[in-house]
Parts: sequence; structure tokens; C-alpha cells
Amino acid sequence: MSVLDDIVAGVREDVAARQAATPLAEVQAVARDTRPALDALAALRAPGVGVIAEVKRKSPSKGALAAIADPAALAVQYAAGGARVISVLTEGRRFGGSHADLAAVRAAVDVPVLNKDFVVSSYQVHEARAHGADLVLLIVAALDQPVLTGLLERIESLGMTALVEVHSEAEADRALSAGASVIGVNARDLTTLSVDRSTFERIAPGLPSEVVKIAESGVRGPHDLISYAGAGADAVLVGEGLVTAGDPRQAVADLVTAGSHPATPRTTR
Ligand SMILES: O=P(O)(O)OC[C@@H](O)[C@@H](O)c1c[nH]c2ccccc12
Repeated sequence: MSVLDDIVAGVREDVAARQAATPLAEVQAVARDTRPALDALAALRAPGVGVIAEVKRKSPSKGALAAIADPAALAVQYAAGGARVISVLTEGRRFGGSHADLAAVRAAVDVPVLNKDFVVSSYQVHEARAHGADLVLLIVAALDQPVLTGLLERIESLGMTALVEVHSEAEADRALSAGASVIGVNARDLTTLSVDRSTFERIAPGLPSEVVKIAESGVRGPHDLISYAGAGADAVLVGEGLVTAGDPRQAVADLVTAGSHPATPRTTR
């Protein structure tokens, strides 16, 4: 069983337990009272390379990354540094996240918020909306084609944007036929957990120009952003490099600066 299968099995158990405790109709009622989703597509299409900054407590590959006592305070720092979108991991078992983290971040910032989780059922899409998400991640490797298409339509029907994650050309084709307008290429293969930054360079050039292209994982600093930008990234998604930074606001700001001049890498600052 791959790491991804293992994570998804845990997620299914957790979702079943939450659904037994809180029926879908109740989640939908909360979602209806939540402020409408922000236009994340417009934010991601703004000029320059955007930074999606992630609230990430731990990961299956590295274990604990940072003791994040106050995810809202961290998100405020990210937004002050110029993050275009804030990503919040809500998977609990392997990543240490929760919907409480998502709701706290949503309440603290004005930028669009991405719910990063292993979404395999429409119940989770409604949960995301009920906790204020503007975007929802869908991982192609975890979903059959009809399920992928159905979840993407559900996300859009609730006014949110789907970020569809791929690791190969074949998965990119599946994302496109499902109707994805935002595609993330994850340099980390979720079945082996190894990072290969060249994955983005391989896949991105084959994507239609109107698709928003996001390079996910492995960004340690401005230099990696610049190289992803050179390969056509509209935005980068950064977790570890920011949660481990001494000054997360400055770390985001350094990336944003690099992203506003992608063709002229700075050697001094
Ligand atoms: O911490 P990094 O290497 O900057 O990576 C961030 C993000 O790409 C990563 O957390 C991620 C990408 N896709 C995911 C899917 C599920 C969980 C986590 C992820």
C-alpha cells in the first residue's frame, strides 16, 4: 500500500466518523451562512508569480516541521508579506491539521484560502465551504475519473475554485478532461514522497496557456521560485520553507519580490 493509499484510508475513516456526528444537511446549513467564496482565479491570474503560503504543522516525510501555536497569526504574517493565497492543511493524522485551523485562518485574513486535504467525498467539499474555504485541492492520483469530475463540479457549484494536483502527463490529461482551470504540479510524488523539481518543467509546457499553473513543493527560497517561473509557473505553493523560517513575513516578501521580477534574478538584496 502506498503512502497515499494509506493516508486516504485514514481520511475515509475520519470522514465517516464526522459524517455520523454531523449530517450533511447540517454542514450545508452552516455553509449557506458562510461568506461567499472569494474569486481565487482572479487573484492567481494577477501579474507576477504568486506565492501560495501554507500552514503546515508536520508531514509524512519529515515529521514535525514547526510548532504552530497560532495558525491565524502565521497567516496574518503570510498575508502581510504579500501571499496571494493561503493554504491550510486540514488532514489530521499525518499533517496535524484541522478544520479549526482553516476557520481560524479564514477569519484572520482577506486573501483567498485553500483547503489542502485528501478530498475523496462531496461531504468534505461542503465541510471546506462551511469552514470558509475559497479553493479546494483535488489530488488526481487519489481519485477515479468520474469522482474527480464530480468533485470538481461540486466545488465550482459552491462558488469555489478547484486546484487539481498532478504528478505526470497522464494525470494532467485527466485533470484537463475533468475541466480543471487551475492545475498544480506537485514535485513531491505522493506515492514515494520523493521530490523532483524537474516534474514541473516536464509537465507545465504541455498545459493550455489559459490554465493557471502552480508549482507545488520543494521551494526553499527565491532561487527555486525563479526557476519554476522560468518554466512557466503562475504561482508557487510553499510550506516547509515558510513554516521553518525565522521571519515568515519576510520569507514570503522575499519570494514575492523574486516573483515580481522573474526574468531578472537578484543576486543582492
Ligand atoms: O512543504 P513544501 O515542500 O513546500 O510543500 C508544500 C506543498 O506543496 C505540500 O504540502 C503538498 C502538496 N500537495 C499536497 C497534498 C497533500 C498534502 C500536502 C501537499
